[in-house]
Amino acid sequence: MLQVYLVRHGETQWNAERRIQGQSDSALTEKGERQAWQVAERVKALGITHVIASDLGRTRRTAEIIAQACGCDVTLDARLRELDMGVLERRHLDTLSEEEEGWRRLLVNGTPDGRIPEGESMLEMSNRMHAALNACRDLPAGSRPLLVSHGMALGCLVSTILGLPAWAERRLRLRNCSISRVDHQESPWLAPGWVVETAGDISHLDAPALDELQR
Ligand SMILES: O=C(O)[C@H](O)COP(=O)(O)O
Repeated sequence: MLQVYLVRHGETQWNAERRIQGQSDSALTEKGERQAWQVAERVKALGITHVIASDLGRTRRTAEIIAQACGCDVTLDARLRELDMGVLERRHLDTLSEEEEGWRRLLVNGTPDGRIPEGESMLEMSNRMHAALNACRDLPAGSRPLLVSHGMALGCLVSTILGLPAWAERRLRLRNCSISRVDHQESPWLAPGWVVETAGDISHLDAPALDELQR
């Protein structure tokens, strides 16, 4: 059975400052680096064969730390990027106008095809995340990949595997350096295909971790 580990990158400067990143980028904080090492310690004995990461800096750095512990190279896949937040990228959460905050809520309040102007919809992001996950099925038999991606992207992927529409209200919190696992299996007791084994595990972290809402 194919098991795929899903890790959100470590805390970044802009996570800590409550600035929207989307497909823009900021460096890991010292805490974020430590979180990545704690993930590496947790997964290094799991037989990870591939570390595949969003090509943004924060995920690449997190993946490098994990891959070094697992004895793997890092493969980049732009399909694993965070949601494109359009005109609100780089903006501080506390400076948004009512209208701008309304755009952001469209992404998390169940609005089909909701998007920030010049940004991506949750369905568009979900389609590319599922394509990246399904590409793991083409890896050699016995592979055990670990994907490094982002809060909205992984939350949407796991929620859609559970059967929710990509634009469903947001009910899954994936904190920095949380570990989730999804399995592709055929069992008489579970739906065929992908199932969620773990979601948002942070028991390997030694300090509270943020999520992008930081609330
Ligand atoms: O801040 C954002 O744009 C996201 O909602 C969180 O993104 P991240 O998981 O890449 O920090």
